[in-house]
Amino acid sequence: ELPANWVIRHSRTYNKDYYFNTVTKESQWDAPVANDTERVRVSHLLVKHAGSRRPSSWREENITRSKDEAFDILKEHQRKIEQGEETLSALATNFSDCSSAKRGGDLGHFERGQMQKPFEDAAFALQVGELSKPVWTDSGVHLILRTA
Ligand SMILES: N=C(N)NCCC[C@H](NC(=O)[C@@H]1CCC/C1=C/[C@H](COP(=O)(O)O)NC=O)C(N)=O
Repeated sequence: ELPANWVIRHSRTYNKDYYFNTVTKESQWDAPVANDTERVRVSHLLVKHAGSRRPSSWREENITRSKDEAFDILKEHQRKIEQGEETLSALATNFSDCSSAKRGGDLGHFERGQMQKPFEDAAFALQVGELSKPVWTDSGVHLILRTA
């Protein structure tokens, strides 16, 4: 189906249909892409490092690990999840440096404009059930699982 506010119009000049957005008044020959999801729900596992915007968490008052160490830790979590040895939720509960660890990493639903851009772009590019590759934000390095 067409995304919101889009309608099909017929061009008599060219004798063919085109797409018209009744809000923006833009028109185009190609069908507008309907997969631009409005909001997503994700769980994530965050590993912070000394350069994180807030190098502290419920796990560790003063986080001093390097970016490389954080990346190695996250890659090991990623390996376990991808091999089915662990779930993201279980690992986030025990190891995520985000307060969402208390909820198995669940961040709830969010629209674009709420999370740091690299995180938002990665989350909106995932299919439901898909695990991201490591994603860097000012918070640290994340694994993201889209849940809805
Ligand atoms: N809307 C919801 N559920 N909460 C507000 C989220 C605000 C948002 N947060 C982030 O972008 C970081 C990266 C992705 C998740 C996230 C979680 C951060 C990571 O930890 P911190 O660097 O803050 O210590 N902890 C909470 O905010 C932001 N625009 O700063």
